[in-house]
Amino acid sequence: MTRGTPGPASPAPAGPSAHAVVVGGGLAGVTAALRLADAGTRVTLLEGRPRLGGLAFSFRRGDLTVDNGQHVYLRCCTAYRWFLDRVEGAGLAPLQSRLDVPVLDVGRGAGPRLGRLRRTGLPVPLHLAAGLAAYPHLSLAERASVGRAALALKKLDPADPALDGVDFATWLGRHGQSARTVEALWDLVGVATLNATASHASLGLAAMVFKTGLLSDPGAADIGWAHVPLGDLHDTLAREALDSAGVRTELRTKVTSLSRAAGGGWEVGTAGERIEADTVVLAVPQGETHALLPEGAVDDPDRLLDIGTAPILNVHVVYDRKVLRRPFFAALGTPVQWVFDRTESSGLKGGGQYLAVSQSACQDEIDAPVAELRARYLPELERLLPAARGAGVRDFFVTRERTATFAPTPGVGRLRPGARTYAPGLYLAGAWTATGWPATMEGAVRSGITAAGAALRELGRAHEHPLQEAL
Ligand SMILES: Cc1cc2nc3c(=O)[nH]c(=O)nc-3n(C[C@H](O)[C@H](O)[C@H](O)COP(=O)(O)OP(=O)(O)OC[C@H]3O[C@@H](n4cnc5c(N)ncnc54)[C@H](O)[C@@H]3O)c2cc1C
Repeated sequence: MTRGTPGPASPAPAGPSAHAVVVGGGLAGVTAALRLADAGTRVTLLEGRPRLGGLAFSFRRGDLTVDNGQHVYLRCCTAYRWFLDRVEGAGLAPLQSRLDVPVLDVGRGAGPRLGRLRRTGLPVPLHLAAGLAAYPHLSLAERASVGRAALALKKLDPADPALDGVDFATWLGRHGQSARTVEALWDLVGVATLNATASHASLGLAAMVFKTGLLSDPGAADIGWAHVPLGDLHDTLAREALDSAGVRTELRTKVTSLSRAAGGGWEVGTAGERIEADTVVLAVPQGETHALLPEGAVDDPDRLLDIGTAPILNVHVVYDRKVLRRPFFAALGTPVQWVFDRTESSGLKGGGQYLAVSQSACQDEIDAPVAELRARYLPELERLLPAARGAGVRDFFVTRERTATFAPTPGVGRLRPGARTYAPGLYLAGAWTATGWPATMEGAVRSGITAAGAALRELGRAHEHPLQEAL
């Protein structure tokens, strides 16, 4: 039975010494902890793993520092950019000055053909017109049809619940998009941002991505990425920011229970201690949230288990020489999706080059043996990069994230809960909650800001929303 949207549940229980416990040290949890602490709350952050950063982290492999998967963000990701500023990491993850995506097509005979998705400084939607007109991977008629579909997309309201039930491919088909335009443009961008092809993506989420990224502001889709290991930002710098904000951070501390305390408030159970809290933010994935939620906290908690997940695979290749001049490119006519140069950020020494091949929505190959992936991807990289043909491969390895994101399937919108619960003082955060965004760093940070904001309101603490558009 639905009881409507949970609202502020009870009067603020706590005075100046209000204690908040945040469970989960991914981007959502770190954000919630920082926001709560910045507003004067005493905060404890509990993370089950030995590091912060959740799904966006780094690890050591010999002399290399490796990211579990290539991450990028866009200029329109105002919450993630706030996070980078807050942890003093913005300079380490710069944005392109102008959107410029090299797209190599090897599917049409004679050698790789380079196209670019670029913008100009003109106002929306003219900023993309010149780039689209010069995009060689679509015919003139296809380019014109893309322009018409983009204008139709601009009129959609991504928050309209009716859009959530429709798949993006059906909408694209209705708006004259051929299989080729879907492959060479809509899916090229959509698979990387939604982690699903158009036929498996909710129109609401697709409209959110394309409208915000391509049609809100000329610079909205300029791409940014970490020029250092992700762990430097999401673990090391995040930890420094938490420490200086006075947050008590406990790693290797898995929360096993959550219950009402006898005198009101909450009791958070770990293997070693029971922690009393006035406010709890659960910033863990949907399955873990379901396991910890007290009865009656949300409508039909089993719905959380209906939110599916989608995998991302990264294939890492260390060549004995430089084979790619650009920082990254996207590919067509090959199983390869996006390729990034990770040489400098990984600390690779000795003159070689380290490329990460990022494969989203990779349900078909997430469990493939390394030898099979090697036999598939090395020849494909040689097709795309002539310089790779004579190069030696010093290292080849694979990182697999089976539950990288929630699956953005049609209908997922009605399954995603908001930050508030019916239980006083208990809030939910995580990229999978109802942020309006697909599972991204932006969605995770937004959810943390929203959950902390709701908690602070209930605690009666003044705070300012950090995002410009909310002011
Ligand atoms: C390979 C890959 C590539 C990606 N690429 C991009 C990209 O290019 N751009 C982008 O914006 N996004 C990308 N994403 C998505 C992005 O990383 C996530 O959406 C975001 O990091 C999720 O953050 P979160 O805090 O919501 O959840 P999580 O990162 O899942 O954090 C939850 C945390 O809770 C902890 N936890 C769980 N249970 C407990 C418990 N009981 N007690 C204590 N702690 C617990 C977990 O250990 C974890 O640290 C990618 C993800 C992957 C995996």
